[in-house]
Amino acid sequence: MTHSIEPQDITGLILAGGRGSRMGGVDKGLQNFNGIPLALHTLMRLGPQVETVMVNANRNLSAYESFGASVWPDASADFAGPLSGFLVGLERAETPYVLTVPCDTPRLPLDLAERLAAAMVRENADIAMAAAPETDDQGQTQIRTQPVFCLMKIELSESLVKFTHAGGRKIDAWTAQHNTVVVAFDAPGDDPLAFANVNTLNELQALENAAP
Ligand SMILES: Nc1nc2c(ncn2[C@@H]2O[C@H](COP(=O)(O)OP(=O)(O)OP(=O)(O)O)[C@@H](O)[C@H]2O)c(=O)[nH]1
Ligand SMILES: [Mg+2]
Repeated sequence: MTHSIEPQDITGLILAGGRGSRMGGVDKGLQNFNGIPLALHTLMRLGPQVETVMVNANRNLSAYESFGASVWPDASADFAGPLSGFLVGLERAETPYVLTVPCDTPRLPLDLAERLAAAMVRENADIAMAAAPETDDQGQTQIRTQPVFCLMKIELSESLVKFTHAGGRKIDAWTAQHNTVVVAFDAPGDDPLAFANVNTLNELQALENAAP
């Protein structure tokens, strides 16, 4: 049976639940990028690609609510990593698919959902994960997976509960248990900074000043 996954089948989930420790412990999603909070940038880019957007945050919930999204904190207060956010999304979503993105990648692709969804259908996969070229300190460029950019079926929530309850924290270790397709965003015309994320204030300023 051929089918497709349309925007209305997908809940976008912005992951903003981290500690922001490399930025001095600030709430990273609320830091301004070109005058607009990072998470709002993310919302503006992700929103048109999906039916609805939720935010996973653990601080300043009303600030995130003011962006017009529903906001959910982690179930436990121990900052167990991004998979805690995945779980919130899989449990709260009312669509068959959830697409996670982090709050700190303001140039994320405008065709992220479309390309992940197409690959998921084509490969009959349960999870579609992005990958993108990354240049290391030696100037070597390699395609690396971007595990926080993940489209998945909500039926996986039970599996994720089991994995995290057993102490699992690594996204790749969990996705490896399922039929996962990796989608490279390295076509001609793809923004080489689409997956550039900001962990420090220096990185934030550098990306603000990067060519569009
Ligand atoms: N829900 C939730 N999300 C998290 C947690 N830790 C990290 N994240 C999210 O996962 C994504 C990637 O994390 P990082 O880039 O390391 O962000 P961070 O953890 O806030 O920053 P550092 O403290 O500097 O590592 C970000 O979107 C974070 O908001 C957590 O404990 N719970
Ligand atoms: Mg972190």
